Amino acid sequence: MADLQYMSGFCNEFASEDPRCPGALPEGQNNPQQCPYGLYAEQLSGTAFTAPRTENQRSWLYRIRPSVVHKPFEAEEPFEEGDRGRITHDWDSVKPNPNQLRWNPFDLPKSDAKVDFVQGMKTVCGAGDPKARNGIAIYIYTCNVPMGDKSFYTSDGDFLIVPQQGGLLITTEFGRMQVDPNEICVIQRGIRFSVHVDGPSRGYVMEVFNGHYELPNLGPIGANGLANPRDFETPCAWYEDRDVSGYTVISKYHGHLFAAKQDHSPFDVVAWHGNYAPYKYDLSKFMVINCVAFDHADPSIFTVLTCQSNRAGTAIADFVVFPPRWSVQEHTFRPPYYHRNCMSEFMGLIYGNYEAKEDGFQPGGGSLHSMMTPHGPDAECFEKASTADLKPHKIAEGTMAFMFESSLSMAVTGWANKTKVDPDYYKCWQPLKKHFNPNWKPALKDKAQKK
Ligand SMILES: O=C(O)Cc1cc(O)ccc1O
Ligand SMILES: [Fe+2]
Repeated sequence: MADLQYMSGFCNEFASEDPRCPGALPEGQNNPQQCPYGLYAEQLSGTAFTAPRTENQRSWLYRIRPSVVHKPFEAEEPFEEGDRGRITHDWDSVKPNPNQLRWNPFDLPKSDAKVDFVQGMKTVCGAGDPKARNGIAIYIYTCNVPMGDKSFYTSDGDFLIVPQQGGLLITTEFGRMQVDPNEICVIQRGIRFSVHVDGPSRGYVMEVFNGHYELPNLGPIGANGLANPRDFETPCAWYEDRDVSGYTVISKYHGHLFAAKQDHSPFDVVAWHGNYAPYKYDLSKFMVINCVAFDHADPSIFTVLTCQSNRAGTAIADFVVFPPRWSVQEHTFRPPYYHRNCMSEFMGLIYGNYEAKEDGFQPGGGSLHSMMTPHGPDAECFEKASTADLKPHKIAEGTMAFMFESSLSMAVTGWANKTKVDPDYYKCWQPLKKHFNPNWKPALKDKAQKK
C-alpha cells in the first residue's frame, strides 16, 4: 500500500508540494514568467471567476505539461454490444415508473471479464440536464480491474463516490487517496482520476450538475457536530513523470463518453494550491445527533453533505447516512414513519441491514421511492416496533445505510428498470393490517405517559 498523505479540513485554502520538489509552488504570485522546476501553471476553476468570495473555488496546478497536450476527443465505443446508453442522461426514452423500486445487489463482473471503474459504471436514475447545469445522476459501478493507463473526468458535475465492496485507490491530479467501504469521496467537475481496485468492487455514485457539495448548516445544533470539517481529508500533491504511448483520457461530456489519447500520464502535478480539490471522509467519524425524548426526528439530522438549490433549505442533493446510534425515545414508534415526500429518495446499503426493512434490502442493492410515492416500514417492522419494549437500544450496529435525497423528480433508466429489480417489493407492505377500533379509549398508561 502506498504511503498516502492527506491534509485535514473542508474546502480549505490548501497548499501542497510533492516532497521530491521543495519550492515547486511559486512564491507570492500564481504566474511567474518561469515557474520553479520548469513547470507549467494551470488554473482549474470550480466556480465563475466572479462568484462571491465565500463560494469562490479554484486551484492552481503546477505541472510537467499543461492538460491541453492531448489528441482530439473521439466518441467512445460502447464497452459491449448493446451496452450503449449504460451512462446516460436521457430520461425520456423510457416510460416513467412511479412504483416503489428495490434492486437486489447489482452483479459484480464475472471472474473471466475484465471491467474497470469507468466501464462498469451505469446510470440508475436521475433528472435534469448537464447542458443547463441543473440536475443529478445516480450510478452504480461494479468493476474488478484497475483502470491502468486511463483516466476519467466528468465535465458535467461533481462526483460523490460511495464504495460498498472493495477499496478504491484513486490517483487524482491533486494526489492519491485510498477510499474504503464506509468512507466516501468527492471528486469535482474536471478533475482527472484513475481508479485502482484489487478485486471485485461495487459502489454508488451521485453526480450533481450544478453547485458543489457543502456541509449543511447546523442551526441550533451549534458550532460542532454531524460531519466535522477537520475530518475531511484532501490528498497531498503527488506526481509521476511517465511517458506512455497511448495514454487515454476519458471525458464525460453532456452525458456521453469521449476518449482522447496523449503520450504521458496526466498525474504530473508537482504542486498545487487552492480550495478546489478532491476529498474523502470516513463515515464512522460522523457525530450523530438523535432524538432523546419522544418522536422520530426527520432524517435530515443525519446529513453529511448537501448540494443546495436556489430555494432556501431545498437540496438538489443531500447525502444522508443512518449510522449506529442509540434509540431511546419514549412512547414513540421508533422506526421511520410512513411517508410521502416532495423529494425523491434513493437508498443504498454499505453493510448490515436497514431498520425499516430488515429483509430484502441488501448491501450493494438499492431502492427508490420517487416523488410522492408512499413508503415506510414493512409489515414485520411495524408489528414489532408497535409493541417493542422501549428500553434504550443500540440500533444499526454493524450497519450503514445511506440516502441520496433530491428535490428533483428522478427518472429510472432502461437498464435499471430491467436489472435486478425485485418484483415482490410491494408485497412487504401488503400484510399491514387494519388496526382501527372505533371504540378505542385511551388506556390509563397512555394518559400517564403524556403527562
Ligand atoms: O426509509 C426512508 O424512507 C428514509 C427515511 C428515514 C427516516 O428516518 C425518516 C424518513 C425517511 O424518509
Ligand atoms: Fe422516506
